[in-house]
Amino acid sequence: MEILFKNVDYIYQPNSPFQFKALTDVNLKIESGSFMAIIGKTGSGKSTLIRHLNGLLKPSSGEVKIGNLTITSSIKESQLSDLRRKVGMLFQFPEQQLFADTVEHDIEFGPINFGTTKEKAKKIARESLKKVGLNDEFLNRSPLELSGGQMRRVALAGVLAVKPDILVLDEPTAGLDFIGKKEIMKLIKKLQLEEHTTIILVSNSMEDVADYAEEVILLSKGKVIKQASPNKIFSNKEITSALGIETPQTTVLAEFLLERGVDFKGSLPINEKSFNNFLKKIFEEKKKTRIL
Ligand SMILES: Nc1ncnc2c1ncn2[C@@H]1O[C@H](COP(=O)(O)OP(=O)(O)OP(=O)(O)O)[C@@H](O)[C@H]1O
Repeated sequence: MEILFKNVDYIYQPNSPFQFKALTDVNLKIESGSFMAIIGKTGSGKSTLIRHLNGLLKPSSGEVKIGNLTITSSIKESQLSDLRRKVGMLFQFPEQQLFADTVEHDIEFGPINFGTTKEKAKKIARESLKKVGLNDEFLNRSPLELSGGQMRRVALAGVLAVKPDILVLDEPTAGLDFIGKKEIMKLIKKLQLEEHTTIILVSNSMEDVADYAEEVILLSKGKVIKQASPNKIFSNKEITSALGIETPQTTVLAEFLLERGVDFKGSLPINEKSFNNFLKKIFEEKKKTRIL
């Protein structure tokens, strides 16, 4: 399902002393099956924007189109139930929302809520758990006795159980260790590649954005500053430094080496893969000069 924002404004607490315009004239397009990252400093409007994707917030003006559904300020709640099944949301620290006595009951909650039979929900729970890399032994465990990374996976399984077309993730790796982060990100990428789920990732980890996203939306003060590939965004120093956006650590390290006289003529590496190529090239260059 394609996502379109057309001239979207969002105002919190309108006509009150606390009125605040959090989104201003947002226009964007997210292709079906793509992996989009949304970045921007704290308070730039990322959460406000993603809450429009399942109708939790409705535009104050303008419209949001998701597939065939057009969301405007006047849409009725009853028109949003189908959308809520199609758009899965994983908020920050989702493990805090695990509430059932067992992992199985937690994952089954969504499908049953959307009208699936208990028997079918049981089957879906197993499948979803498998998708997040956990085996059946976890089904009868209490979510409370799992590790942080396992809880995060169970929360993700709960979202996947309703088979969303679009998966929206708000800081899915926050608070996890290095390995845990990598595992969750790989899982999300796999969902995009194998199930063609559209992935929308809000992240403060520029490494995750550079390694996994195909396109980036850069927000500042409620406005879309740029929508482009991670390469274009992170190599645009004017934009990143003006907006206080960190560059991925691989880019910082490459810049450090270049400033110290390393000979390299290609574009700056922004992720793990391009950094490995960068290292390979500078070592090859070094070897050549030694032979001469
Ligand atoms: N309920 C509210 N009432 C008034 N203003 C709000 C409300 N919720 C958010 N805001 C304001 O809207 C702006 C955008 O907030 P939002 O949470 O979308 O930003 P964000 O980019 O997600 O920030 P963070 O990275 O800190 O999560 C902020 O200035 C915030 O203070």
